[in-house]
Amino acid sequence: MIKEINRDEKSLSKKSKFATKADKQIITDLADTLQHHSDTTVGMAANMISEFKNIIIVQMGMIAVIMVNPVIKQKSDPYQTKEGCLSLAGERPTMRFKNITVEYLDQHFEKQQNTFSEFTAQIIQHEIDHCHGIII
Ligand SMILES: CSCC[C@H](NC=O)C(=O)O
Repeated sequence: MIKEINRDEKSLSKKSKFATKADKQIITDLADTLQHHSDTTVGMAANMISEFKNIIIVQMGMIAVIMVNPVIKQKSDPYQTKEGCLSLAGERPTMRFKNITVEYLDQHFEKQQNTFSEFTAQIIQHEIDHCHGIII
């Protein structure tokens, strides 16, 4: 189901909690909501639809990849950039890493570990920050 976007910075600053298989509906709702905003948005975290669980979705070309309980295991090559967010107005400066290795559960709750770079890595870092209550 398409959900309303949470634009309240105070609630977006709350840390999300460990997700379980009981949270599968959040995955569906996050995917539906990202698709609805696909003209402006390349990734979302569950707290952007007011679900405070560690679930993110990241657009990678035609595919939207779900990551449950994502953790960055390795990172390299920091750089300074600017980002916007569907939940916020305008752009803000931030520091990102060009290459990251992420451990997560996929949409079937299978454990995965993958390395990402460039823009995909940037989106993942932005969304994992949301899980930690960090908004750009
Ligand atoms: C480059 S990172 C930007 C990601 C952002 N999604 C919001 O959480 C968006 O505007 O799509």
